[in-house]
Amino acid sequence: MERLVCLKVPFQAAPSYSSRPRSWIPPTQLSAYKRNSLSAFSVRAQMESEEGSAAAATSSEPAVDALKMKEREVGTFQDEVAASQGIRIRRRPLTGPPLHYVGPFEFRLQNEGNTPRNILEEIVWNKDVEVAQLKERKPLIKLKTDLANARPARDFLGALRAANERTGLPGLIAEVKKASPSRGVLREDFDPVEIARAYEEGGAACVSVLTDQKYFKGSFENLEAIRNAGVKCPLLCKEFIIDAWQLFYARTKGADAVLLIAAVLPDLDIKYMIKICKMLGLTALVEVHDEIEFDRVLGIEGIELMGINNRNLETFEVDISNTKKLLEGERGKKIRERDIIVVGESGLFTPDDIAYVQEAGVKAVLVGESIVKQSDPGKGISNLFGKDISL
Ligand SMILES: O=P(O)(O)OC[C@@H](O)[C@@H](O)c1c[nH]c2ccccc12
Repeated sequence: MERLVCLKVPFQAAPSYSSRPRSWIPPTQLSAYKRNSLSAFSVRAQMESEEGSAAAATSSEPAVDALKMKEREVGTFQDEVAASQGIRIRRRPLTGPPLHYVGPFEFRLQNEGNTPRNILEEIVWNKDVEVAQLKERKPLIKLKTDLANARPARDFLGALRAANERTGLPGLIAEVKKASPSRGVLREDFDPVEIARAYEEGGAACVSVLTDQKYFKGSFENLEAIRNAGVKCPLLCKEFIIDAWQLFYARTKGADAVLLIAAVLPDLDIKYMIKICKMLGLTALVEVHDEIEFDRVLGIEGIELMGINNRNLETFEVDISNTKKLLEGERGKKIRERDIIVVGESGLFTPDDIAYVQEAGVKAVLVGESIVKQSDPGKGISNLFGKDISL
């Protein structure tokens, strides 16, 4: 539990941050710093503990302005780090559009800054607000108490390997998915526990549960309910993770694995989150969509499970040849050398699709739409594989 201290460091270190060179703070800590010092309330709290409440009461406004300015700079810097790694998704600006200072003039670039440029960016910006609110209700210290009572995590990776060996087919991560921004509502009569049970009986190795409410009509209650209903398959918390706090939260809600999206997270955040996952017993499924993300993730030590999403989360285009393309040649060779399990994700509907991604080199698949839509999702699994894989 010693590592938990990392999460507190930015908050404690914040007052002296401004005297340090910008490059000193890793992006993860910047983001934690940024979020921890979000509200004027917490800014004031820092000042009070630093300077005493009387001094804070008299000098709060200029100091708050200065901190807001610094936060804006920090946010911009964080996006710069991300952009240098080819990440297009920007984090939500703290307070409206950033101002650009040029000499004595101050102006705002049209539509740059506070308008999300695509759906993934919109989801992530929304998540930023959501997580900040959840964190206020359940600070890490409370989560740690819940964590002590949580049942141990199950072996997600082991379940996928075992299924692959047992059936000779890719291990199935079956997704409990009510809706998506690209497909709308997939199933009206949606009982998450019943669906998860049908998946398990139908031979799924693991179950993925969407927890994002706003865009996917999912919830953490669904995750908890499935876990408490006695479903034995390890559970993936399908969430947009942008803050290490969410890893703790997911674990307390019964997750055995979490999704980390490389299109959203800079390398240092992925590394840091993988360490926390290991500490919590969570398996990290690190998702990529293109060559740049693939190569970035391959450069990270300790990767065991990588997902190749056939859906572009910025445009929603689906193309299952993406899995094949990314696993060809040197990249596929490296995956085999490092014994990384690759999951083919999205857009898989038929036994031919499964055979195609298996041929490309995946040992697991993540499937939602094609099976969740069937009146009997267990039967949906045998249709997908062309045979009963529960035996
Ligand atoms: O319903 P499909 O096309 O079978 O896709 C499932 C899964 O791959 C998809 O839900 C998914 C993959 N990565 C994601 C990241 C966020 C949200 C959703 C996803």
